[in-house]
Amino acid sequence: MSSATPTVEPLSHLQTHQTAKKPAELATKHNTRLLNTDSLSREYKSANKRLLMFDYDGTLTPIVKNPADAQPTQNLLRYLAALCRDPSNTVWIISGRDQEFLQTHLGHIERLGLSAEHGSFMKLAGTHEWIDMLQNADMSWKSTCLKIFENYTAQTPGTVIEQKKSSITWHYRNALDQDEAYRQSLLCYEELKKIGGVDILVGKMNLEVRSLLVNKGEVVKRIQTQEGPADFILCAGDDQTDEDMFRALCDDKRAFCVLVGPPNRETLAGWCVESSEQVVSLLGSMVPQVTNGSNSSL
Ligand SMILES: O=P(O)(O)OC[C@H]1O[C@H](O[C@H]2O[C@H](CO)[C@@H](O)[C@H](O)[C@H]2O)[C@H](O)[C@@H](O)[C@@H]1O
Repeated sequence: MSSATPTVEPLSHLQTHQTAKKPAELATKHNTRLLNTDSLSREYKSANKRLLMFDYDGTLTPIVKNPADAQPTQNLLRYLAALCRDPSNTVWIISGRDQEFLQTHLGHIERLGLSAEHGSFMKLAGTHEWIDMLQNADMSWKSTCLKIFENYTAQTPGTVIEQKKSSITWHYRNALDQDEAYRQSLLCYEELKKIGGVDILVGKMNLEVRSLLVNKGEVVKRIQTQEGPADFILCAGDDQTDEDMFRALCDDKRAFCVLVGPPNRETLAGWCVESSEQVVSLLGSMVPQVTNGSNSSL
């Protein structure tokens, strides 16, 4: 990230939006190649300007029952900090999480760019202020959405609502009756559709509603505009919302788009790894090691 004054504009003036597609519409491949770390390593080493973008939940940390428990490991923090110290790298976390969570757990890492709530808030690499990308945007849908989620929470024991500033998530991972919770989620989805003017995301045992003005693909495009061309791009994610990032990069031959998931999952990513642990070790392998007084990476 350049140290010049950031030029990112809020989004509320936008007339057109790109809507995240449902999984069925994303299908291009059913047998995604396992990530070739040798090839990635070669490209990484030979690049002079690199852009690294990571989703958080399910990509840098495993999916766990309680969202508050999905905290970064010490290794992950160390690797991210080291990657950010390399002036050839620009590193971003692009997440559905809110600012508070990202700031608390990752905000201390120098030069790490953070995007919260699918691009509703951004903290540019090398800066300390968060930018509200949706200032002045219409948020009147939130109260209707909240009422719908409250009804489903009351009817479905064990489910909870996570309220964020510009998105709301209904979690049913810990529902007492899982089958019933799934059935309720289908009904809830149909009711949410009636709100109009919002994106409804089917996440990992959650339903999430957010403004149509934001998605992670637009975040990727903004970062690329801000940073200029990179000669190595790595983008990793595990969820439906991450497909928007892959879509934004799918014509770029320099980009390694990596799904954290099985090879038979429908995705726009060209590569896959099985687990978030593998992503973290990949980051570890990219960090320069001090060996016999000399630095080597990968
Ligand atoms: O864009 P992400 O960084 O992947 O965030 C997506 C949502 O992740 C969180 O929920 C998911 O992860 C939890 C922790 O593993 C899990 O308990 C939950 O069932 C998952 O749906 C987070 O709570 C949401 O706010 C994010 O939007």
